[in-house]
Amino acid sequence: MTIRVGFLGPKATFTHLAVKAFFGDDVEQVLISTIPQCIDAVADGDIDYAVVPTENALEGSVNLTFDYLIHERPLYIVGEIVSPIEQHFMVHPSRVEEWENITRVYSHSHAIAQCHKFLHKMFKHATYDYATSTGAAAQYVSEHPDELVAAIANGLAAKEYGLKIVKENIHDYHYNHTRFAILHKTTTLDYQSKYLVADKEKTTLMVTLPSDQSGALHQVLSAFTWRKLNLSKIESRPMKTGLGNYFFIIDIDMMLDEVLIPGAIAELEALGCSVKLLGSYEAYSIKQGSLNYK
Ligand SMILES: O=C(O)C(=O)Cc1ccccc1
Repeated sequence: MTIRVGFLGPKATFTHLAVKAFFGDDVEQVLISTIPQCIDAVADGDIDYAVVPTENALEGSVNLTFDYLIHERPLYIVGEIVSPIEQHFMVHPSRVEEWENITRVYSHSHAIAQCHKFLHKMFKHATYDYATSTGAAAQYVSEHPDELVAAIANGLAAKEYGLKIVKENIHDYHYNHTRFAILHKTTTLDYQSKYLVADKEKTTLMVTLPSDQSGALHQVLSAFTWRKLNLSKIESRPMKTGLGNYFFIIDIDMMLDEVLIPGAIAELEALGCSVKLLGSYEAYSIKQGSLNYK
């Protein structure tokens, strides 16, 4: 039976590129227009896996993804894809001559944030509007030749929607990457990529501290430290139960084992924390320049 993989569409989003790089044409691609709808579709059994952006190297976590996953529909992270991101500035072909007079810039919030320096220098007075994805922004620009609007998106989007790239590589920093999570109802990914090789193993936990206990975070960290469990990320997110209540997302640099991570979890629970396993999985990276835009 064909595996159904849903992701943030329309065609030619960065998520679509990540899905193509990892799954090739081995799966049925299901284009979904928002991140919460991707998560719902897995939880409801309409698709087998969803691929969603989770973290941007410059801006930090994609809050919408984590918040929806944690507060609304619990799923597991069963894999991670890290992709280099190149942002281009594109307009309708009929607007090429006057691209410097654009009054409105449209894209995903992270794409706009990744190009801040360029936008500040060139389009300080433009209006910035957030689209659900870079692909959706490119599609909008192609359908509105009457407007002085530009999209920020990738090279495939320019091709797919017939736009002209008037400025290439407008992202601020050369090392611009985004992390995508593969989400599933159970803890394991039932698919072996023929296209990418895993280069890391990770376990992600969600830890809620006992309220108002001094030194609690220090104790949490020490449960990992003395076991020599290397953490690659720790991030606090609001509980949404009132100001000042937080939980932590913690990434450990190894797969769930039988001793060390269960030991750390038991120690955290003994301290009064609640701990939830968000996933234990392999991470794959897409090499710079290897994304083919065909
Ligand atoms: O909008 C897209 O193309 C996405 O897939 C989300 C995103 C946006 C900006 C950088 C990386 C991923």
